[in-house]
Amino acid sequence: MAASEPALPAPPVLANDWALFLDVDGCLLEHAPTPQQVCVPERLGQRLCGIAAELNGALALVSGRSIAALDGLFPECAQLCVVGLHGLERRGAQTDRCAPEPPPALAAVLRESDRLLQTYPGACVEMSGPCLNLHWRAAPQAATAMTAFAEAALPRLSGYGLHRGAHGIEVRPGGSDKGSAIAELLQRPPFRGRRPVFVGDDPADECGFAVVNAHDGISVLVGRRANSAAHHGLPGPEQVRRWLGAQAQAA
Ligand SMILES: O=P(O)(O)OC[C@H]1O[C@H](O[C@H]2O[C@H](CO)[C@@H](O)[C@H](O)[C@H]2O)[C@H](O)[C@@H](O)[C@@H]1O
Repeated sequence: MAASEPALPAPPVLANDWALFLDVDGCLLEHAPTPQQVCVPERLGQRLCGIAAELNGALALVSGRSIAALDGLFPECAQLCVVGLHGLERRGAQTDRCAPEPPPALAAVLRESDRLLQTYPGACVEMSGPCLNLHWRAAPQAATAMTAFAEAALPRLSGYGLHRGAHGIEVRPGGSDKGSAIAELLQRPPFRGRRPVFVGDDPADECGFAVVNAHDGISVLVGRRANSAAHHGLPGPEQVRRWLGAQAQAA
């Protein structure tokens, strides 16, 4: 987070004509050292279901995680529309989409990544369908080796791209992102004809901001970043949950 960036204005209060798209990690939930260690506040899932009902179903989680992982975090939300793996998979809005099968070479890359885990305790490798995420949030000293490993693996994975983050690198198939996933949902009931609102925190969310801005929607950056396309901002997940009415106001 670039704390020196000026704070963006807070988003307006929730309205019933919105189509609400919510990122998960770093937006609804505080980041944790590893993907498995995130905490889901009590009643958050329930509140998301309540908002979805108020919006006639027009609420979707839009995440880099798999739908299976999201269902594990939000078991109450099995009826909600969910976009997983940056748009490679989707449940809801009348048609489901399944992620492509992982190519055989990915299994070999996963096996080879084991040596990184031996060398860098705390580093973590997450395989989600056809996507491989190398995380070093809990082992910053692994950043260079994990980046080099992903770069070396890429030529073996046809149609794949690298997505670099501050605490990890992801190797995943091309062809979809959060922006295209949101644009597609906006063509379908129950989202069609509503004002799109997208809340997200990381650089992979910028394409979602661009799509909602192009539809006269509301883009909300969580945290601060230079050159974000978002027009509104909230400081962190706690404030996002408060804005959603999923957390009591601080005294
Ligand atoms: O699109 P999102 O919902 O923001 O998901 C993006 C990635 O989130 C998870 O990784 C991130 O959060 C972890 C828990 O806080 C953190 O340990 C890691 O450093 C972050 O990159 C998830 O594990 C990934 O699969 C998602 O792509």
